[in-house]
Amino acid sequence: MAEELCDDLLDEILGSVRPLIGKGKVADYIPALAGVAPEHLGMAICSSDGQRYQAGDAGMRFSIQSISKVLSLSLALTRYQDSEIWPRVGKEPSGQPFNSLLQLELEQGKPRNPFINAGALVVCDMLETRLAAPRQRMLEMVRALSGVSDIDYDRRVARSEFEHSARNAAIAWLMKSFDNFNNDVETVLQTYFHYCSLSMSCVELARCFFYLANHGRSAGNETLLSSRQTRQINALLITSGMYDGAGEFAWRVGMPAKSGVGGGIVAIVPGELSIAVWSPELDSSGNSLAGIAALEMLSERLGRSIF
Ligand SMILES: NC(=O)CC[C@H](N)C(=O)O
Repeated sequence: MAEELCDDLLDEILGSVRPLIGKGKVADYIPALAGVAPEHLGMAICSSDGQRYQAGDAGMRFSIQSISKVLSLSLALTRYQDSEIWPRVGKEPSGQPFNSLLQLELEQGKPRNPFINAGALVVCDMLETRLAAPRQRMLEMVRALSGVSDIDYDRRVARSEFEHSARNAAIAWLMKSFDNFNNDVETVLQTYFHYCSLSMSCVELARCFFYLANHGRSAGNETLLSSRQTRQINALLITSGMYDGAGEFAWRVGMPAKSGVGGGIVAIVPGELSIAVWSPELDSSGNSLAGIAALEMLSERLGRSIF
């Protein structure tokens, strides 16, 4: 029997997964992320009946990292036709680590999907072409979706990533060699790292991503995407949002979701809930270990796997 959603349920779930802290590893390949305390744990939910739920460190901001790849794709979908986007980036799961170069060489510089680094870099390249100020535009979009006007980039995190950008730069240059990258590599990398450095709390993320649970309409009732585009993003999230852990995640949780190496995960119950969870320690695929466990419990207790 499915249970009712309430703050106490979220508290209980966080209590149950807390013992997992210590079993994962905080991302340290970006030095500015390595210093984050591993014991943070928070969760927030927006529901289509207007209710809000939260528990633990739900109000504390952290680096959203690859969760931003969903926002950049959404922004691109407002500026480009499908026929311009999908010849340059695929819709298939990669089965590879998020920053792998291997497949890209074998597949002539066309990334498997927009949620691995290569795919997000192509999307950022597209935004650079068509937006006058891509960094400012993203901030405006995120602030409007979340209803919070002081959301900002963490410039220390962005700088730290830029100083350790060898692999992402290699990915961008490889795509340039295949004519799938039009703008200056350094400029696009800076935009990409800024997007990754967005600093947001679970409460802000759940509200920001409500459009994916609400047929493309934001919590403030603005239309960002069509219901068709929203359905398509959720489909891509099921197959590719959790990198090479997507199959296991669909099995355990059964929700479209996107993770970031800051330890955040956004998960969607289409038509109903947008959920954000944060615990900084990651599993071997780069997904939040306790975050997945919390979503698994939530999905089971509410009976909300989409399968
Ligand atoms: N999975 C992630 O969150 C990776 C994002 C990170 N900024 C990178 O480019 O490596």
